[in-house]
Amino acid sequence: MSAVLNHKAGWMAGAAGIAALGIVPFSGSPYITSFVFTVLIAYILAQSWDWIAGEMGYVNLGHYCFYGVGAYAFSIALVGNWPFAISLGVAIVVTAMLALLLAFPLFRLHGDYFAFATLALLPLAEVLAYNLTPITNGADGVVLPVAQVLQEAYLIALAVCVLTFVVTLRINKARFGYALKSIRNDEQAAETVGVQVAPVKCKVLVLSACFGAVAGALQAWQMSYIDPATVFGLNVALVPAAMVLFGGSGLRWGPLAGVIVLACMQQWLLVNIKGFQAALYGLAILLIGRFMPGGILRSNWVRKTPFIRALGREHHEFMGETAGTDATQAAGQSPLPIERRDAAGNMPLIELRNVRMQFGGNVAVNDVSLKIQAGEIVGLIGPNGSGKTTLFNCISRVYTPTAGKVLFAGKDLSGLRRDQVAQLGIGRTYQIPRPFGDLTVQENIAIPLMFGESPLSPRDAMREARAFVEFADLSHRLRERADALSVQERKALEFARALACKPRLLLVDEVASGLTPAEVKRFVDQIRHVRDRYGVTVIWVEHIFSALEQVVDRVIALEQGSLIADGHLSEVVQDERVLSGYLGSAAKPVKIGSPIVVGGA
Ligand SMILES: Nc1ncnc2c1ncn2[C@@H]1O[C@H](COP(=O)(O)OP(=O)(O)OP(=O)(O)O)[C@@H](O)[C@H]1O
Repeated sequence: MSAVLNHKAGWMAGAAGIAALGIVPFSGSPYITSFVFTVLIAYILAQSWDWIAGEMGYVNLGHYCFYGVGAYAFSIALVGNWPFAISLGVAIVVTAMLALLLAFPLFRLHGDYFAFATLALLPLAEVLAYNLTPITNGADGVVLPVAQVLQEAYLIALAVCVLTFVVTLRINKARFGYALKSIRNDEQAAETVGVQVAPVKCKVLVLSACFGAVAGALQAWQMSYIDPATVFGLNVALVPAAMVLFGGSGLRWGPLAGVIVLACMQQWLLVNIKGFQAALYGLAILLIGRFMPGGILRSNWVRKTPFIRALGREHHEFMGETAGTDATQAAGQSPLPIERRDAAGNMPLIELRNVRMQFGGNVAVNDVSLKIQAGEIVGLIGPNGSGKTTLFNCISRVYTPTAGKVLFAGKDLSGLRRDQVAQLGIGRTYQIPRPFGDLTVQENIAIPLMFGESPLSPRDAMREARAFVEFADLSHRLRERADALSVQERKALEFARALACKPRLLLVDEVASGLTPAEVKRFVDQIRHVRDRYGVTVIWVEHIFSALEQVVDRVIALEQGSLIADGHLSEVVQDERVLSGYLGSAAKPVKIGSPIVVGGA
């Protein structure tokens, strides 16, 4: 009830704020109007920048390039006597096309390399603007027909700001937003649960560029003049980033708070402190970075202050609120919504033909051939570094094998992407769990359901996720961030997330290591249950033979990348090559049945 009231009060406060801003241009003060106009433009820029940084985790230092291209395209069209709306449309289309073109080379890069490459866009665009004189008028810039458009530009900027905020809210709840968040947390894990990352990255860059272009066009319209240095200068490159980081990146209100506080501070310093205003402005940013590293909205005093504390709420806190009813409804052992798919004829579910994976001179997997029938549980053993995880990576297309073929239900996986392999029905866990740390347990499991073979809406995915959460015995942690879980809980979560891919083949990588015997037993029972009840085929990499012994139909042993044994566990552990691989040449036969851990972790 109180959440509903808060929600209503929030919308009413928002509507009142927009109405108040709407009357500013009629206040008779061009100074205030142009100041607020600058803030509105800065918000559009900062928030659209944060769709890439805060939501997807990529720092784009070239956002101003889209602002500048938008400003130029709009101005050139307007000078060519095209109407305002068409000129704005031209600016959006030209910038969107540029962003699409840039997405391909830029998104081949990650982390710092991506940031530096985007920073290079600005000097590049500046040089082009100076030298493509017949189009851009070079250093003289473009002079627009003189007109008093402050009021109109202001009202349009206000409308675009509202749209920007609405898009931000939509992104937060949409599948697209979940794709962005999964990429931010772990791009590879996102792909292996079915998220096709390339189009998502392109879309968000184009979306962000279009809003940047509108901001540039409106600013150019209002100023009646642009030149290369003002729209592409390196000195502006960090402005959106500074504003967002100042307020709180990834928070709904973070960019707006950063823009307002920094713009007001800058204006105050400009009026009151002559000479040192730039230095003091820089110092303030430095101090905020030092003492409030997540931005002012994440600071303790904001989180403790009534009325404004809601502004600093993180995404998972909003999700916690909406998950409330779901959590209380989850009771009893509901069956997992996985359709049982039994074997078709005698064809193996997974077949490897001479699969080889080489890293330079290091042959991690050496011409491995094997067949696994549907419904089998197969243990994969071998000493540390023998190539077990690499073999999993070859099957799930994390690596493209150097040679050989992987066939899944008769289909050659060569050329498929990781997300396509996940959608075909291959789920996996990682040796060191890789949950989406800043998303809730429920969201972690909902993501594969949103991007599976039959994609669900976020709402349905969240509902369906409850059965998997319950299966993992994490109902009491439903609304908590995954990075708050213990190692054992993370393993349980990742196992459930892999199951939420509704796999026909489940690749389980050392899920039992570091667990108590009771916890190991639980995993053993779960693996047996998903095979018996849902027909899921399992390959389990494990060093704990006593765990494997309870559930596997057979084991396959690797040594230095080569397959050296394939058979019943009791036979394989007596094999001399297996023993010497694990324990050295003087090894004695291993007695299974005791809780021994052979080999590594
Ligand atoms: N991306 C990579 N680049 C270079 N070498 C790699 C890469 N991935 C794996 N290797 C090498 O391949 C070999 C096999 O490693 P892998 O992780 O598959 O072994 P493992 O059997 O899973 O070991 P563990 O039991 O310790 O997990 C090792 O020598 C490892 O260093």
